[in-house]
Amino acid sequence: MRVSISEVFTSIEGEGIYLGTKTLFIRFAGCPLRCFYCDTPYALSIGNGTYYSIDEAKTIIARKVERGTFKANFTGGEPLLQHEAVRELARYVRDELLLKTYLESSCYDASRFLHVLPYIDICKIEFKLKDSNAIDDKHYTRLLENEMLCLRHAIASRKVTYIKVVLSSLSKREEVEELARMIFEGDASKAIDGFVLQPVNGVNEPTLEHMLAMYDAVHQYYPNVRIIPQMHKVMGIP
Ligand SMILES: Nc1nc2[nH]cc(C(=O)O)c2c(=O)[nH]1
Ligand code: SF4
Ligand SMILES: [Mg+2]
Repeated sequence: MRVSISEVFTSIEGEGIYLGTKTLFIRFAGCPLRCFYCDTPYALSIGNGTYYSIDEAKTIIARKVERGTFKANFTGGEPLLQHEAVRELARYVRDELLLKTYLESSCYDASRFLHVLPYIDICKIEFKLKDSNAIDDKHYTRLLENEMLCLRHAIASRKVTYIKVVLSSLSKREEVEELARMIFEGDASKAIDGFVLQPVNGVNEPTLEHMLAMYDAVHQYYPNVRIIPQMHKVMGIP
């Protein structure tokens, strides 16, 4: 088996509920989606990464781990595109390097997600809004179904599980409200460790008023909602 990796680097976690933690980023190349705000265009094509054997990838990762690292972030691109390799490398990072594993995924395929889940400690489940342009309208419902299934699987496996939704000036309040309603029906709110609304950076940035309306749309179902930008962009670091 070979794996295409875009980059491996240590930085400060710039997103989500573990913001500020020293993190080893393992960026897998390739993504089936096309969000208009994508900030890793160099990782969209699987052919743009460097191909390694699994043993070579393990060696590179082991060499890059620095003292005091809190977790390894398996990101991309879309890591589930190479789910077999991610499973093997996550197992290695967790069981042999003794680091927490964190999956950063658009959750486009719930069966691939289930395949890697046993070796993942922390799941960031991203829900793509329609204005992301991630996928054509015809396939949007299927994407949403997979995201929702991944969320259920992560909760059922008692992982640390949180939600991210990227907001732009084009995002619709009704859509976010309906999403929150679907996520929190039943008793899910106790099992979910966070809901982060992340404003886009650079293009179609939402106004304060717009962000607050989105906050309110989630808050009625989940009072611990947070609006958090990508802090690594603010800090000017990778
Ligand atoms: N500092 C930093 N934090 C991040 N959190 C998620 C990232 C990603 O690209 O998935 C990322 C990233 O690329 N850099
Ligand atoms: S899912 Fe992530 S990597 Fe893929 S296009 Fe969207 S932002 Fe870029
Ligand atoms: Mg990213």
